[in-house]
Amino acid sequence: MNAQVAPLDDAEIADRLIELPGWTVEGDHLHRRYRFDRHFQAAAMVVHISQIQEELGHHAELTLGYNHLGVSVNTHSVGGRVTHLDFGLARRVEEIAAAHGAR
Ligand SMILES: C[C@H](O)[C@H](O)[C@H]1CNC2=NC(N)=NC(=O)C2=N1
Repeated sequence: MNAQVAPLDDAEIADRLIELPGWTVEGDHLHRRYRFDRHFQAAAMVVHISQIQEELGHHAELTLGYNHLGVSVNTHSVGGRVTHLDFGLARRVEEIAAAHGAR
């Protein structure tokens, strides 16, 4: 386990979720499902998220549908638990979402 990354406890997760409307913790993943008017908007957002993920060195599972995109992330290096790294990625995804027409 990476000594600098610890799983968040339930209270820490609840605190951080307040600042991320639409995001939930489902099982051991931080998750949000975005909807779009058009498929290509969702596909373009996947590319943009990939760029952010490479920058952060942290990667979500992205599920591309016709007009929706699922973003689901936890931290593999601590055994698949939710850490501050997951919330960091979620905040970056939120920052670009509106410009992609995600809602
Ligand atoms: C070396 C590289 O940074 C690591 O393997 C990163 C890559 N992306 C990652 N993504 C996620 N979600 N969890 C990790 O522990 C992780 N580790």
